[in-house]
Amino acid sequence: MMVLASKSPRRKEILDKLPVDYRVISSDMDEKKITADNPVKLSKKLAEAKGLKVSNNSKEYVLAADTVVSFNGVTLGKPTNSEHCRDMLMKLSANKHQVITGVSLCLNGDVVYTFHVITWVYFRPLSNSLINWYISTKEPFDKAGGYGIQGKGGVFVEKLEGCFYNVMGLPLSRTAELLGHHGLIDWGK
Ligand SMILES: Cc1cn([C@H]2C[C@H](O)[C@@H](COP(=O)(O)OP(=O)(O)OP(=O)(O)O)O2)c(=O)[nH]c1=O
Repeated sequence: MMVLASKSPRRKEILDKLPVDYRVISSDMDEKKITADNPVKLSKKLAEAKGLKVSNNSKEYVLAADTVVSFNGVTLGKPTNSEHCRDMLMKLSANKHQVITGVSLCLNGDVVYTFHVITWVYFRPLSNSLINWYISTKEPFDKAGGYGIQGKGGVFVEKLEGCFYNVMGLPLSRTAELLGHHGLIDWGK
């Protein structure tokens, strides 16, 4: 059996699309302790740290991921309050940004493989009333960049280039490829 090291309900929902036998153990890591000089490195370092933390106490393969939003090379994490969220959404308004998810597979306290996937997301111009309404739904607060493309935040998105599931927290096809390579997926005959 494999372990998904994540408290994110979205990652579980995405992994449930694959024929993989797994259970969930949250890594509960303090993400602020980890830094990197660019968003791609940060997403991979965080994914590895989450995976290793759980893998140190497990004999099974451990899958972990981290999603960051990068706007003009600056990392946007989860908004801490309404003002922070408003600032983020105003930056993203009428602009394009990258959503980067780092994914790491660990075994016996070592990293087996880590990769990242980038999706470009293009936002429509957002009015103040739209942003206020969105903040009032409370949807943004546990999400990188302050929005959820799979939820009401989908209203912001004009188009995207790349994997939709990557924006939601786990790039489905690349993850399937990785797990298949390590014999963790059973597609049947
Ligand atoms: C941009 C965007 C992010 N997100 C979410 C995915 C991630 O769950 C979250 C980014 O935070 P993460 O730190 O990647 O993950 P997490 O804290 O939710 O879960 P864990 O560390 O236990 O695995 O933002 C969306 O759900 N939709 C979106 O459109």
